[in-house]
Amino acid sequence: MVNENQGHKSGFISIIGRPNVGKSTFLNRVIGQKIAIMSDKPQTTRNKVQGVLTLEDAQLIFIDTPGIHKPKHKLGDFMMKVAQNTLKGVDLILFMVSAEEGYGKGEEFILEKFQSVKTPVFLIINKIDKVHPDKLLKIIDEYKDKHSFEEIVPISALEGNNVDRLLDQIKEHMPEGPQFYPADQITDHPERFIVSELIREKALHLTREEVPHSLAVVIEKMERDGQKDLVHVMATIIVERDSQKGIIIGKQGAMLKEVGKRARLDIEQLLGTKVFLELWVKVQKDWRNKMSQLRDFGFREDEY
Ligand SMILES: Nc1nc2c(ncn2[C@@H]2O[C@H](COP(=O)(O)OP(=O)(O)OP(=O)(O)O)[C@@H](O)[C@H]2O)c(=O)[nH]1
Repeated sequence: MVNENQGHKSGFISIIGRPNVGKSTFLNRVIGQKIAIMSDKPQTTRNKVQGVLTLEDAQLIFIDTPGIHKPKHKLGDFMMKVAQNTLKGVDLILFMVSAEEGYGKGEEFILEKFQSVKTPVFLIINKIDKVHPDKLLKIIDEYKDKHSFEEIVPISALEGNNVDRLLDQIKEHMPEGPQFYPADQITDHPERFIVSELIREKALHLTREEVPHSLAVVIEKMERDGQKDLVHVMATIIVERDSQKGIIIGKQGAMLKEVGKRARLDIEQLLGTKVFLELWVKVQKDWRNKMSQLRDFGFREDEY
């Protein structure tokens, strides 16, 4: 029998690192900003996929790993579990650190998690445009014995230095396999998920310090109105405290209006149609500690 995959490689890659080390910048550079939206698919396990890079002879599928950090509450525990399961199921882990910051507790904690999985790990030292080459050597020295890394690759995700070489190295480590996704598909986040993320992003961005990450967005409804040629989105922003509700709503609703306006513009661009966005705010005390509610909000353990 002829092996249809002969010569073609494909695999799943997880990018892990502390916040701000440049994971999104890297993904955007590799995949591009554009998000190809698929039809209204049910939200399944697939929302883990962050981006798909299709090359002539390979397909690299980047998987989202929920932030690894020390768990402080149930959501943290849950995320850790999900993250660790993700590590086991991928072909390669990219452990990204910033050349600007030294080895610290955060890195140590992540490295510990690698001990329990056999997946190969690349150490990616990002932001090399910010440091002198001498410092880079010191960083490599500091890390090289902490784990048996398959490769240590310095890059600048922002300026693109060495990114192509890294992609080649990733490709080399991929097993032979089929093209899982059509070539023009760069992400398979279902629409609803991206829409909720866009609203969450605007709300977090506009309220910054005042409303920490204790905020979830649930899409209650997303329907196309054929007659008016628009999509009606109804979403609820869930916060933990009354005070946070007040902040999100703002004086005479000004904040909520601004969140809605910004999110609507992005959603319109995403869907390529006019959008009527209806936003509600609800307080659900201590939601992060309530697993049953976590499930309602779309964090489904069995999907990972
Ligand atoms: N100078 C420089 N800055 C970079 C580089 N990569 C990322 N940055 C900057 O670092 C900041 C954080 O980058 P992100 O890509 O958002 O980092 P992240 O790891 O995705 O962060 P989280 O989403 O919080 O986990 C941004 O201001 C980027 O512009 C780089 O190679 N060089």
